[in-house]
Amino acid sequence: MKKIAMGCDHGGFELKEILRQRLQDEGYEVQDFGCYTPDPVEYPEIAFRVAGEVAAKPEEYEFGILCCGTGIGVSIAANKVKGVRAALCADCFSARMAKEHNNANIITLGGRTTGRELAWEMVKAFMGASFLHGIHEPRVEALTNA
Ligand SMILES: O=C(CO)[C@H](O)[C@H](O)[C@H](O)COP(=O)(O)O
Repeated sequence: MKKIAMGCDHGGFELKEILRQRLQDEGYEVQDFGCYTPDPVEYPEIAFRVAGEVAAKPEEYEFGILCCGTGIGVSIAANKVKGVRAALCADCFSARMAKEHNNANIITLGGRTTGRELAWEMVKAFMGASFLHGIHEPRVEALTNA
């Protein structure tokens, strides 16, 4: 598997650290774009960085994970980057659909809204799913070309 790009602000720091550790414990290679301490940082900066890397280097990154307090701020920021389909998820079904139907390349999560076990289950659901192509292909293409 290619690398997983991760990033967060202070609101998502603890969750990002937990997920990063678990992914690494399971043998995944993670590129951590910060933040690296719980000190306040500006989430657009980090979200743009991760989104830019994921969009520009699909041969290097399998997907990205962004965390902030709610997952909303990083999602809004990441989706401004062409080629990024960032999905804010709060349940495992949505996490699976984000990949199967939307071919999302970034999952965003809320460190202040989502328990760590649910977050981990969502990441696993996202990673375990594949884009279904077919009827979803032109829809995703339309998003990319917008
Ligand atoms: O962008 C957000 C809300 O949509 C994130 O949750 C941020 O983490 C949050 O706004 C940070 O808030 P803080 O008051 O600076 O801790």
